[in-house]
Amino acid sequence: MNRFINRFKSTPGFMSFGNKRTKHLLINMEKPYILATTFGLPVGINKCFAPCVEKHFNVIAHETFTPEQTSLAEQVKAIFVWGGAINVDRALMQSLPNLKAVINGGVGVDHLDIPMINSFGVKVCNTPHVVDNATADIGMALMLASARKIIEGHHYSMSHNNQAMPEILMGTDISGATLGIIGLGRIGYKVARRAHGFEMKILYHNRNRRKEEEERAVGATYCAEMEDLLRKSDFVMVVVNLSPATHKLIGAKELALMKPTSTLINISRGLVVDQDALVEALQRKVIHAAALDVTYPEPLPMGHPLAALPNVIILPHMGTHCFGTTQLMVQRMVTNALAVLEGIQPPDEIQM
Ligand SMILES: O=C(O)[C@H](O)CO
Repeated sequence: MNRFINRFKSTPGFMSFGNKRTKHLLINMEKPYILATTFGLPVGINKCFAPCVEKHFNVIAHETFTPEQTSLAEQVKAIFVWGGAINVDRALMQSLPNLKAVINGGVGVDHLDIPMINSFGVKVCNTPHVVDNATADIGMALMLASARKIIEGHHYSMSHNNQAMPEILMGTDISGATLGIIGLGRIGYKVARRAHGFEMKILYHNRNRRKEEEERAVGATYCAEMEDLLRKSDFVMVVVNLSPATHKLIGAKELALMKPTSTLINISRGLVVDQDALVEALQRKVIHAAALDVTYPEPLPMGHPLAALPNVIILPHMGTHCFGTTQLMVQRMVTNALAVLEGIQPPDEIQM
C-alpha cells in the first residue's frame, strides 16, 4: 500500500498524501473513489479528464492497481472505462465489493458484459448524444479524404514533385454521388444531414425501424433490404452498433454486391466488417476503396495486409477524439456516476 501511495505522491491532481510522520492521507475523504484508465491515455483525454473528474472523485489509476490492494479495492465505487482499456471481467468485479457503477466513455459497449456486471448489482452507463457530431464528422472526413485523395495529395506535395498531376490523384465526385448509410440511428442521421449538405443522394437501411421523419428532413430513401442499398451506393457507410446480429454484417457476399467503383467506410466497430473478406475484395478490385476508423484488433499489427493496400485509409479509432467532445463525454460520465452514487436514476443507464 505504501509503495502504491508513494507512486502517486508527485502526481498532481490524482492523489496527494501526507508526510510519512502523520501517515494520513490528505485526499478528500468525502470524495468517492473511482478506478480509471489515466496515465496510458493521450494527453488530450487526460487534459479533459482530470479537472472535471477530480472535482468529484479520488482517482485510482487502473494501470497501477492490483486487486490484492484490498483496502483500496474496498473503496472503489465506480469504474470509468474508455473502450476496452479496462478488462471489466468477473475477477475484477469480485475484487471490488463496493462497486456501484461502470461508466463507459463513448456509446459502444460491446466490450462490456452487461448482464454479468448487473448480476453484481452494478449499473452500466455510457455517454450517448454527446458523441454524435464528432463521430459523424469523422465519417464524412474519411469519405472525403478517400474520394478526393487527400492523403495521396499530401504525400505528393511533400515529395516536391514537379511532374504533371499523376493519375492517382484523380478523385471521385461527392456531390451527386449516392451514400448508403447502414444504421440510421443518432449518428447515422447526423451523417445523413451532412451528406445532404454535400448534395449527395442518400439511401439508408435499418434493421428495426424505418425513420420517416428523418427521411423527409434529408431526402433519404429507405432500402428495406440492405442488399439493395449495397448495389446502388457509391459510398457505403457502416454506422451500426456491434452486437451478435451485426457481427461481420459486411462479408464477402455483401462486398460482392457493391459497385466496383464504390468505397466502404466503417465508423462503427471493426468486427462489423469481415476484415479478411475486405482485404480480398480490395485485392481483387471487387470494390474500389475502404476508409476505416475501426479495425480488429486495434491497432492493427505491423504488416497487416490491409495496411499494405492502396486505396485504404486507416485511423486509430478516433471518431470522438476532439477536445470539446471528450470534455462533454467526461462530464456525462461524471453526471452518471454521481447519480448512481446518490441513489438516483442515472440519465444513461444501459438497460438490457
Ligand atoms: O463508442 C463510441 O462512442 C466511440 O467509438 C468511442 O469509443
